[in-house]
Amino acid sequence: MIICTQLIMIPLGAEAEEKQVKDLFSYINTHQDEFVQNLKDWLAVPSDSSDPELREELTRMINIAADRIKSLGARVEVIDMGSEKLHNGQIIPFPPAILAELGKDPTKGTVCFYGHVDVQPAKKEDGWSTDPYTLTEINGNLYGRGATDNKGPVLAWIHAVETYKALKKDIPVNLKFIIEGVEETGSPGLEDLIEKHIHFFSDVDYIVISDNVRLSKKPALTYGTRGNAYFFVEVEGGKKDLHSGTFGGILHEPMRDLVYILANLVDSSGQILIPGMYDDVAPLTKEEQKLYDDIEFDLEEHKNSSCVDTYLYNTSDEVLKHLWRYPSLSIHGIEGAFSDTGSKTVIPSKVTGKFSIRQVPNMKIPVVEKQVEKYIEDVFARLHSPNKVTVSLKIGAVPWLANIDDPQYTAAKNAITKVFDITPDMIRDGSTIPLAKTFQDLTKKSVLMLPIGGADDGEHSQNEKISRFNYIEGTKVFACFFQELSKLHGDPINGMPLKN
Ligand SMILES: C[C@H](N)C(=O)N[C@@H](Cc1c[nH]cn1)C(=O)O
Ligand SMILES: [Zn+2]
Ligand SMILES: [Zn+2]
Repeated sequence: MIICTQLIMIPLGAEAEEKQVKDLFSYINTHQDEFVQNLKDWLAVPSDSSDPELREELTRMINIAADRIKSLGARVEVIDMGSEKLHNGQIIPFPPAILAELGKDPTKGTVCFYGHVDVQPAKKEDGWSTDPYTLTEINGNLYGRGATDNKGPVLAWIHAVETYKALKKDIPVNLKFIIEGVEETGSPGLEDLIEKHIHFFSDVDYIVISDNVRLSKKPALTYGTRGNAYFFVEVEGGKKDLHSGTFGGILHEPMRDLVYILANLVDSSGQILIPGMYDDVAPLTKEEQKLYDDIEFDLEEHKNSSCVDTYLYNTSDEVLKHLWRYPSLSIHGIEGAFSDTGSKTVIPSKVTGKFSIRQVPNMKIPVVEKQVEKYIEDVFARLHSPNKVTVSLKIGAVPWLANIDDPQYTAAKNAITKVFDITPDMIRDGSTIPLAKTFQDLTKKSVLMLPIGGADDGEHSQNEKISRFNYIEGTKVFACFFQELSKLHGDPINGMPLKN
């Protein structure tokens, strides 16, 4: 006699499903202070991937996340990512990356969550009202660096899984995690990791990212992001800084050359001045135009949350297009320039300007790189300067657009409707998830972005936050999403499993 020990997943009936949702929501509500405390513990780790001095903290953060995922009962691999050479020649270790899996039931769908636990730089003196590494709750908002980008959403996903475990309920999907620590610096090394571990994705049905914010108060699903080409332009004069009284007026100052170059990259109307930069931008189709016409977007609310009175464009249509479907050039900073308080009278010997160009479909990074190099060479030639200029591409992240017909988009819509009783907006995002297109191309799986943060969360800015409401309701969305996904893998009529 053959005894079959494999459990067949039988989808819940409507009543049982309703009861399960009630139980899940009730657990999440009653444990919300614990979830906030967990976020507080994570935000206390200054895991800033841009600061070489904080590499140990970043690695510590990865290990904390790995332990947390282990505590779910997952099999966790912490993978060494080697080391990186900095602009100044210093070599420092990359933080490890996490690959984890929980559940291997062939009758269930498998969803892989990707997130990051590194953060952007933050200092109280940058203008934060509270210490950036101490979660501080004010008027229902949880302030701290990484609250929304991306520690809060990563923890919300973990808490959604924990909720099923704590209630001893069957988790309706198999889960995989890929968590990294260098997303904010362009995810270097991660594409190689995915290629090397491509078998990890062989049984994955869906890839989910929750690393962006909504466009307005309304919940949303994101189906596109811009890429980013990040450049350093270094101008080097002599070997040491000089007194501007004893040397000013007799030499070609590197800072003056650099400022001239930077000032010629983009004009005051936002038009990028580099020839050819708009040549490959995908033409606007009627279908795409309709998406802009249909979207609910309050321009005044958007301006209020950014604390900027006047944008370059006056209509919602133009603003959205310039965020989502056109490239933009931003100047970020100058390394080596005097930037402290006070009035030091120095001529810096070497300065490095940093700027980036957000990429849109169908731009190609190697083409952009050549256009930038040629243009800076031409602009610099106008100066007849003996200084040395070097241009280097530091990050080359491509844009991403999803197939929104994949059933996981419907599952996510249903989950949002269950929690908020509203149909989500379908949006794109002007920011970049360097790995989004890589996941899609290498694994050939569907990628979805399911943001839980609000439009006014202030990613990368002072006083970054996530509201307690979004953090907790977002946890519910994830818990419901697992349930909705499971419906794509079970035949509700006779209970037999379906695996696509
Ligand atoms: C959207 C995501 N939370 C994020 O902030 N991504 C960064 C990634 C990046 C791009 N260039 C360098 N880092 C971003 O869009 O700035
Ligand atoms: Zn992020
Ligand atoms: Zn970020």
